[in-house]
Amino acid sequence: MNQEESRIKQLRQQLQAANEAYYLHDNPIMEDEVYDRLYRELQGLEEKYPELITPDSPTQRIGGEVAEGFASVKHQIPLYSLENAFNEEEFRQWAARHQGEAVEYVCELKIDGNALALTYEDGVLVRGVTRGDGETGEEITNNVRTIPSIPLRLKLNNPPARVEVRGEAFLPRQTFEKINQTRQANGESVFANPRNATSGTLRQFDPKVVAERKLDFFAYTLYVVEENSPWQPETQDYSLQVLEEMGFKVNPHRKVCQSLEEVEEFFREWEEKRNTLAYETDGVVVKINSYALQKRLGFTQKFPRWAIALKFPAEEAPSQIKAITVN
Ligand SMILES: NC(=O)c1c(N)nc(OC2CCCC2)nc1O[C@@H]1CCC[C@@H]1O
Repeated sequence: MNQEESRIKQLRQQLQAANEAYYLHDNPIMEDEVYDRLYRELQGLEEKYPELITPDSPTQRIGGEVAEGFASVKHQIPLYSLENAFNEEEFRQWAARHQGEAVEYVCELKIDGNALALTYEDGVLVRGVTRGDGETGEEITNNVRTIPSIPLRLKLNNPPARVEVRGEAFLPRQTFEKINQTRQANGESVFANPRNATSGTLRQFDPKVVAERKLDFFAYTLYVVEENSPWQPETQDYSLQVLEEMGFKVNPHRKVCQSLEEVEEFFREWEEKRNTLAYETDGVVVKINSYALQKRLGFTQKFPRWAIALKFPAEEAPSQIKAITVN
């Protein structure tokens, strides 16, 4: 490998480490101007040696041309939606369907964003698709590549041949407010909430616009397609750990619960604390931890039997006009 090639490799590693520290761990390790200088040096070397450009180079995030439209893609594995429980009784009824007590659960915050399906082949991101109707979504790979917390390459030395990752794309509240301020200043319509802003951004035809919005992403489902891979997870909790090892951002506020009481305690804790988070949540997702038991329980027409969303009570929408009682 000649001197330029090793310099290119070194720059990619430095820039990737800086991206991860900043976007995944919110803990910058490099001044912006240093990052920009290294980034420009890498761009210069890649212009000089285009044959050395790889799809996972940090310079390849803001890709191609403006799209004309998005192709429809059928999901290999559907993106299921969740049955909802609006109170403790409905939760207990759900739990009773699988002998509620003798089961280990994983509680995750339910991020109020847009679900995405990502496909990695030999560790490299090859496709990003919106949830759509759960069976078929829109192929938005160029837009997905601009999301800094989505790795272009898995951080594994010997990645499985094929990995499917699902998670929630979202906009932190502050980012959402800034986007609306800009739109208002430009005389454009404002987005109603972060979820709508996320959906509108993901379906932008111009990746440069998506890149400016700085979407974020929490991964929550890992499918390792080949059966006997050493990475094959057997529980949801282990999947979340592997997703972190692979270089994804995984929500830290999760808990393995040994009882329904522990689940309810987690729910009450986050019903209280949710407004301290930098992003919107609309509940807690409770999943049976064991994949063997998930497999045995299977799915109804619409939902997995092994998961449920405990919804937070809808907050008083500030815009709601209070009912005026005239006595
Ligand atoms: N929004 C979320 O944070 C979330 C989550 N933490 N975990 C899951 O698990 C999937 C897997 C089985 C059924 C749903 N789904 C989530 O969101 C779903 C995606 C589509 C509809 C819901 O928003």
